[in-house]
Amino acid sequence: MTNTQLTLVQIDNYGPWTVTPDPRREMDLQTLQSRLFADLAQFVGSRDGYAFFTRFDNMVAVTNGLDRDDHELLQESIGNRYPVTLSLGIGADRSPAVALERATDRIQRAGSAQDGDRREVLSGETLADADRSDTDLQIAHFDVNDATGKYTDRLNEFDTFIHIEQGYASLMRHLREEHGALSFFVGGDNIISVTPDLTEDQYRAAIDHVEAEADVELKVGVGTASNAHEAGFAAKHALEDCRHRGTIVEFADAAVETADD
Ligand SMILES: Nc1nc2c(ncn2[C@@H]2O[C@H](COP(=O)(O)OP(=O)(O)OP(=O)(O)O)[C@@H](O)[C@H]2O)c(=O)[nH]1
Repeated sequence: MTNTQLTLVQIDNYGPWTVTPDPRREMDLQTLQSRLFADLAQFVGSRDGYAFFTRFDNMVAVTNGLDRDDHELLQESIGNRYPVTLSLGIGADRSPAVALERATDRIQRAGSAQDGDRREVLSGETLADADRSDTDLQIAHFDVNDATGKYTDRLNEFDTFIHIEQGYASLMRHLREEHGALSFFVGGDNIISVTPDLTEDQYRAAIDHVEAEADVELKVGVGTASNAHEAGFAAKHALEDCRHRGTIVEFADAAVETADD
């Protein structure tokens, strides 16, 4: 059974900080946010998790494999090196959306994102050691078919961006509403979804929905493993299978999941 552990990462009191004592230079804020995301991605990635930038002031990480000590170390390391601190809420569930609800609830109960007294909250339950090795999570890696030929080499960057973002918006809503899956744009024409155990037909229906609603054609590789890196890596191999076979949905088989890792 799949079981996803998610961590909501929220910068403490960031809104007020960005305008204290006066509004700060925008490119300095962008630099801070992207460096913070880079550090989060490296920290979580080195422990085989995945991190997504979402809105930068709030980020979401798949943290199967990270325990409470890992989370504490992340807070300490960021607190030592940045002018801001992080609060972390952790939740686990079969449904990624429910896991994130739980993680979010822990932080919201501790106070507002703009509460000057709420700092470095660490709350929630990580998967027990036994569950960690026994349970899997599913990652679906989506990609726009021939984005280079259809968009990048033909349209200006802004019009390309509109097409890609419309496809993303359509997919993220469909998977969230129909299945409680969470989808994140990760650059280029790629979207990574953290999903419950979905069937091939459910992925096909999602792809059909996006084509009908946003006129964007997708394909997807799906992987399942005990951590995000292995599941995502297997999903990338499955996406390569789509390319070679001309298919739009491929599941990684167990052999692929471990052979190349
Ligand atoms: N985050 C991420 N981005 C990728 C990955 N692979 C490709 N990209 C991005 O996607 C863009 C387009 O590359 P492709 O998806 O390979 O090209 P395409 O033209 O869509 O061709 P097909 O996918 O083969 O239909 C690249 O410029 C990258 O920005 C990946 O594994 N992860």
